[in-house]
Order: sequence, then structure tokens, then C-alpha cells
Amino acid sequence: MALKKHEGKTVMYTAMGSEWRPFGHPRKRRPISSVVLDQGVSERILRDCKEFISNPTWYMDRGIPYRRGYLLHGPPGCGKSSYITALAGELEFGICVLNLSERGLTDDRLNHLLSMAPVQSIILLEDIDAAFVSREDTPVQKAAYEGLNRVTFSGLLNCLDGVASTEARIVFMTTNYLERLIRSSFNKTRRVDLKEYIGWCSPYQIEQMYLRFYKNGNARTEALEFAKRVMSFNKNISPAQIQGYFMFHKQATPKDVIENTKLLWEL
Ligand SMILES: Nc1ncnc2c1ncn2[C@@H]1O[C@H](COP(=O)(O)OP(=O)(O)OP(=O)(O)O)[C@@H](O)[C@H]1O
Repeated sequence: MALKKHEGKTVMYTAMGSEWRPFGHPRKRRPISSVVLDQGVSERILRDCKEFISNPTWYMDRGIPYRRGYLLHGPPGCGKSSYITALAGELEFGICVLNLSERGLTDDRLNHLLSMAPVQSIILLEDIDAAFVSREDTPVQKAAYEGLNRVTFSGLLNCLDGVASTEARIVFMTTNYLERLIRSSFNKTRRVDLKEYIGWCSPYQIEQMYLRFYKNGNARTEALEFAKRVMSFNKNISPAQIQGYFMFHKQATPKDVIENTKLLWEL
């Protein structure tokens, strides 16, 4: 009955104290194709998740914990969170979201939350670099964490090891600062099975985003021209910026959309 009610929707959970609570009403699933990643990235992640979910006996037979860890890294606004939420919908999973820079999140609380996460849900740990304040960090970086009861590096590793279940346990981790993870040797600890860069737009992504927004007869040719213009500035651009630009030009002609590209960095 409850399942029927949530059909076609994604249940999002947030941590309240030591429990997971549904956050707002279940959301209508976002189609995974509406989050435009670079060529092949989404397909690789989706294939890996599906393969994992459909092979529990491989893990059981070998006595290996039935869990899989993913790391998505890259600048803000490039679609990490949106993609993981859309992926949860595609897999018919819920999603438990926890930001590791959250005030008051300790190793114990993290451990408890991870062990209590609802079945058939992706655990999303955002900003995991928050657990990696190192001796080399600048005073400004250190000050940001001062006084916080925070998750420690060894605490995070233990918590990730503890995440095991007879149900498929999928943990996604995100960071804007891969270099901090590398400095802390997190990448050598083997808690991540698949790592992907979700970065600034490639020409392919710009074209695809244009085609999702504008559907007129000449859209293909226009998409190519638009991507060419954007790339000619030789500046990084995020999908969030492209999306904002298209929203701003909702009623504009294709000519204006193509010609105003310098506004992309000003809106
Ligand atoms: N690749 C993308 N395709 C389509 N829309 C995108 C994409 N990336 C970002 N957006 C849009 O931009 C907004 C911000 O994206 P999102 O929060 O997923 O970025 P993020 O990479 O998780 O950022 P952060 O690192 O700050 O958490 C959302 O409204 C989302 O729809």
C-alpha cells in the first residue's frame, strides 16, 4: 500500500538527531536523462549500480560485504547531487542525504545513522572532505572547522566499513576538493569502488542542454552554434549556469540565445 503510494516518486530522508526522517513529500522522479553529464559517465555509473544490485549472491558466496562505494568529485553546480537523486529514482531507491560538514555530526552519530538507513535507499554523504582537515590546511580552512564536533577521518573509514547489509547498500560520496582526499590518502583506503569526475561543461553537454530546452526544427544546428560560441570564450561554465541562462531566455528567439552568450558569466 505504502509502496503503491510512492510509485513514480523518490523518498528523500534527512537525519534528525539519530534517526532518518522523510524530508517533505516524496518527489516526482527526475528523469535521469535530464541531468546531462559528459558522454558515457551516466551510463557507466548506472550500469555499475544495476550490476551490483542484481548480483547479491556473488557477494554472499565470497563473504564480501554487500556494499558499493561511489565518489563523484568536481566543482559546484555541475550536477553531482541532482544526478544521484535522479539515479535513486531510476533504481527505485530512496535517498538518505547527510552533509559531513553539518554542525554536531560526530563519528558515533554517523555510525548510528549509517547502520539505521532505510533499506532500498542510497546513502549520500556530501562534502566528505570535511572529515579531512589536515596539518597542511591553511588557517582559514582550519578556522572553518574550529569548535565543530566533527567527523574524523578514521571515524569515517570505520563507519563506511560498518555499512553492510543483506540488502544492496549503495553509498555515494561527493566532494568539491578531490585534492584534499588525495592528500589524506583516502583514495588508497579502497572505500571507493567507482570514481567519476562531474565537471565543467563539455561542448557535448552544452549541445545536449540546448536540445532539452529548445525543440524547434533547427535546434540541432543552433545547438552546435551555441556550443561553439560558449567554448570560444575559453572559460569554465557549469551546467547550473547554462540552465540559469536558458531560464532567463525562456521567451527569447534562438538568435538572441546564441548571440547573448557573453551574459552567461554575468547572470
Ligand atoms: N549536469 C547537469 N544537467 C542538468 N542540470 C544540471 C546539471 N548540473 C547542475 N544542474 C542544475 O544546477 C543546479 C545545481 O546542481 P547540483 O546541486 O546538482 O550541483 P552539485 O554539483 O551537486 O553542486 P554542489 O557541489 O554545490 O553540491 C540544479 O538545479 C540542477 O538541476
